[in-house]
Amino acid sequence: MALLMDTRLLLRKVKDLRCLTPRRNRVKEKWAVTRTKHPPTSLALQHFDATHSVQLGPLWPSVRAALLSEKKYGALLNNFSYDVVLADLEAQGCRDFLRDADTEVSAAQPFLEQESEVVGDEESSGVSISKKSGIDGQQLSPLHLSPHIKCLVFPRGDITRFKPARPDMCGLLGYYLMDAASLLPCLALDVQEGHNVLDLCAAPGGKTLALLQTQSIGYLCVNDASVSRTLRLRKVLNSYVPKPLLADEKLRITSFDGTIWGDIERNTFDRVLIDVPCTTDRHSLMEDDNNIFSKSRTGERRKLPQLQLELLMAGIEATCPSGEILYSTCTLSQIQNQSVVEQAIVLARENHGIQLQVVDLRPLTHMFRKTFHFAPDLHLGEMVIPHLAANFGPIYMCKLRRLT
Ligand SMILES: C[S@@+](CC[C@H](N)C(=O)[O-])C[C@H]1O[C@@H](n2cnc3c(N)ncnc32)[C@H](O)[C@@H]1O
Repeated sequence: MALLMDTRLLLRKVKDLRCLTPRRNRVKEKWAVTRTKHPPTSLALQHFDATHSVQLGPLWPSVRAALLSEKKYGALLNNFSYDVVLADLEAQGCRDFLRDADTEVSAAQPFLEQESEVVGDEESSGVSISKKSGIDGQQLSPLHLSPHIKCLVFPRGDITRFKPARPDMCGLLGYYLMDAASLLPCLALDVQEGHNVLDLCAAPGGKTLALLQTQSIGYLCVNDASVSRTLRLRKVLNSYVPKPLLADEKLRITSFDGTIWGDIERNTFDRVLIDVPCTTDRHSLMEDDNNIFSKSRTGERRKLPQLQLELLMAGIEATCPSGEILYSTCTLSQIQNQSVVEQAIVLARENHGIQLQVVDLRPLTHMFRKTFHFAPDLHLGEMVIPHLAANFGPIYMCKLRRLT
């Protein structure tokens, strides 16, 4: 009985309290209404339905279904860890998709015989950009994959989740979970022994870690404009890489605005990775927090293609002649992908006298066609599109070589 009285008293107190704070509650209710009406995730879906459906045509409904479903991860093995996790993961049914790659040269051969393609408006810009390097009389060299990079995935259609990695006796984690398609830009960058490499937009560090796994980099510059995200990147590196490999003579971590990199260091790097900020399509459809489609970030979203172009231009300037640049995003948007690269090629020539050649990535897509779904007939670059049986991506990538 006493308990009943106590409960009644408590309820009355709560009621009184509500009366004392009507304004706050009204605000909360109003908020709740706005939130359910236009959450950023539904604004993103509306936007993608309008734009991606035009770009992808009949492919869009299946890509859309995959984007709205749980994404698939890959486990990037950490060569620096003492724990031997490969056998354990294989016993769970995973396989290293790099070792499973189709390396038959004969199947890739037809790509060498393609006709030249022109990208961009020749009339207005006087620019002729051939998409495929083989077309310019250049032989397509076979891809050399670093034997040190291993990334395990569950088979097609298997949506088993990985367990979180555990620290070894030195505190280093055995694997890093990432979208397996994110590894492709790192493989396409084709880092060779002793190369000087710049990762211009690096946080939280998945691709940096993959680049370090190759164990061939001479010197690595890692940059991200966001100080808080750079801190996350440092944490990732400390959790996976032994301290001596993070020493100043091997690695530099900075938090500069990448758009000004061309003013800081020109004609310097053998390889530059420019993994730009974008509409992060999958995240934008799944998470209302920190969503680029929220009303307060409309201006930032509209400026993305300009920022991407400036970052790519800075990366091109930072690359040495004959060096290579890899531009990547995790959006399906043509405006943030092919259009940015097209404009950069024109600007590099007209404003800086830099001639660029687009490198053919079809040997790479051919190699990994059993693991990923690639967009067909892209006029510039290659793109992994999400698929319910292989729910990786989206990842767009385009590789450029500096001729001058
Ligand atoms: C797609 S994320 C990079 C992901 C990273 N490469 C990885 O694999 O983990 C894009 C990054 O660009 C950074 N960024 C945004 N504007 C930048 C700028 N002006 N200069 C350099 N980095 C920038 C963001 O902070 C964000 O971390």
